[in-house]
Amino acid sequence: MLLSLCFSTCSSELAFDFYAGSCPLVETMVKDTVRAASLHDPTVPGKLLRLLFHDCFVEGCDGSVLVQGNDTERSDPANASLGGFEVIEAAKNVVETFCPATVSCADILALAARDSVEFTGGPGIEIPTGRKDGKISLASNVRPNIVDTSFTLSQMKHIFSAKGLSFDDLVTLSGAHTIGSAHCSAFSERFKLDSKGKLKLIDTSLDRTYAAELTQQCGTSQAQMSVKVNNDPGTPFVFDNQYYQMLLAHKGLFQSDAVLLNNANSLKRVEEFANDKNSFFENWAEAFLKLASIQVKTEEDGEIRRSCSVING
Ligand code: HEM
Ligand SMILES: [Ca+2]
Ligand SMILES: [Ca+2]
Repeated sequence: MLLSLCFSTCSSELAFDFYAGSCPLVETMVKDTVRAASLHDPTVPGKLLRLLFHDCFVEGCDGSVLVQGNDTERSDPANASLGGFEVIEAAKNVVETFCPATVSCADILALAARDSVEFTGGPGIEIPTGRKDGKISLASNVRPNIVDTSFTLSQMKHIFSAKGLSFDDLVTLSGAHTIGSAHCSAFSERFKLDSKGKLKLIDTSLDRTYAAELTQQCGTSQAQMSVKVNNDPGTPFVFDNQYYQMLLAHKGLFQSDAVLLNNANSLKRVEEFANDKNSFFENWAEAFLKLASIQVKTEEDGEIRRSCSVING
């Protein structure tokens, strides 16, 4: 299914044929790189999709999350579990060979996240390009702009709305957790350690059998907190609507997933998406486009980075 949508949120700086003259094969080059990397390592698509989310929420979709160094966004502990950087760098290397100093890292990341969804079974979405790479990447910008699993629904709603995303978009984009994985530490607040060092369930909204599986997978000691479990216990490598079905069965991994059941409006959406994959995909295409267009940089405040991990000197 190919969906092409552009709503009022599409920046005037972006265009569907932005590189038509300067680098007509850029989308194929990115796609081929993401495909090869994902075939080699099936955890790549989840990593790339999350990377875009963390890029766009801090300083807009400008590749700021890709910059390496002291006190950059990437160095912040909240971004410690991000991955997929090497895939973006690999795509950039290919693109630089054929179209030097032409395509931004921000565009490469947006395209790579889009391709990741399609490769795992999600909708193919046409997205506009023309993003510029940012010249600012500060660790101190991460926490105020990124949601945490401990946030309430209204805290999440607040941050999303500051990015121009609606409450519906929050429910829809949370569907990204239909793929990928998480460290046990990411949902440890739903458990506590008993006197014997064993994990005990304290969040009773979690299905008991699922909770028991999680405690088994995560092990019993704090040292095991680096173990990873699948976000969607149903179809972890398929971009589908199972995440919503799991949510309704009280098998949403994060507390931030589970709270979507606590509000009548979000619950209605969750039920709709659980029953109707096409509806989820249509809403996803629209919400993804909005996510990938947040605060796009212009010529003056952006650049085309030569290496994605370094701001041009
Ligand atoms: C709504 C609030 C959200 C919260 C609190 C949240 C939180 C998290 C956390 C804690 C992880 C696990 C990280 C780890 O331990 O490795 C995770 C994974 C992931 N998140 Fe979210 N997330 C949210 C929304 C989103 C959105 C909007 C997207 C993308 C559109 C997204 C995409 C992903 C993906 C794909 C993974 C798997 C990453 C991997 O496999 O490496 N999340 N999220
Ligand atoms: Ca950014
Ligand atoms: Ca799935």
